[in-house]
Amino acid sequence: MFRIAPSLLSADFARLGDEVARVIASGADWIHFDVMDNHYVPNLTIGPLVCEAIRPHTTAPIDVHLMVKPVDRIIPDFARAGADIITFHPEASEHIDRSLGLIRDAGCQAGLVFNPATPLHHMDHVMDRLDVVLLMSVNPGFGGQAFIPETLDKLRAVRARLDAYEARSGRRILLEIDGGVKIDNIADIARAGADTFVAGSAVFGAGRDSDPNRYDSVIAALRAELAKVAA
Ligand SMILES: O=C(CO)[C@H](O)[C@H](O)COP(=O)(O)O
Repeated sequence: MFRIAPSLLSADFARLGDEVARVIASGADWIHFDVMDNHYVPNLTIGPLVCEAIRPHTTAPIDVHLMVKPVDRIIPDFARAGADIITFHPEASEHIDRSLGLIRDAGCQAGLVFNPATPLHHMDHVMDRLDVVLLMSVNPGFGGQAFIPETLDKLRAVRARLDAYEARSGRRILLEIDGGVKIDNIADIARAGADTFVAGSAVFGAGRDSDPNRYDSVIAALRAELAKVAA
């Protein structure tokens, strides 16, 4: 099963509640919520207050991607604000195991995020605490960047680790990809092992150009490409 998670980074911030409702009504599965602190990454976006404000506009999972340092003190705020999934970057946490535990203790699913050049060994001793691995296919900080092709090899490497873990434990960890996902590359990304696809500019940019109220056609096009892989 594939999931499509539009990134709010490319949505219209002046009407976020409507954007959330419309993109889910148009067939998306999750809302991807990018949190940037102008410290860990060179951009500044949205926090728990905005998460809380959009929560009543959808029952779909809100997938909070923390690009902040430090991470621990903001985790309970996002859990209270209605986040379902919270992921963070290992470089931004002093104690990865503790941060994962904080997320799970708050009742959310937990995940680690790997930048294009971040080594994968950070997941080695915490697999039992992971619900999702998020692999960045751009350097974090901005929407609309081009997919880094080398990420496909890294994706295959993560897929192999997660499959081996599932064979050992019977637990499935989701593999999410984020950055430069478009209609013309999503099938190749799925073939390399991703099951969950963050798409910001592809969904909100193209959707807004064709129809300000609906995102059906772009989400249908992404699903049609994924159907070729599933078949
Ligand atoms: O985390 C992110 C950037 O740090 C964004 O989620 C990501 O870049 C999605 O945007 P796009 O699909 O336009 O590349």
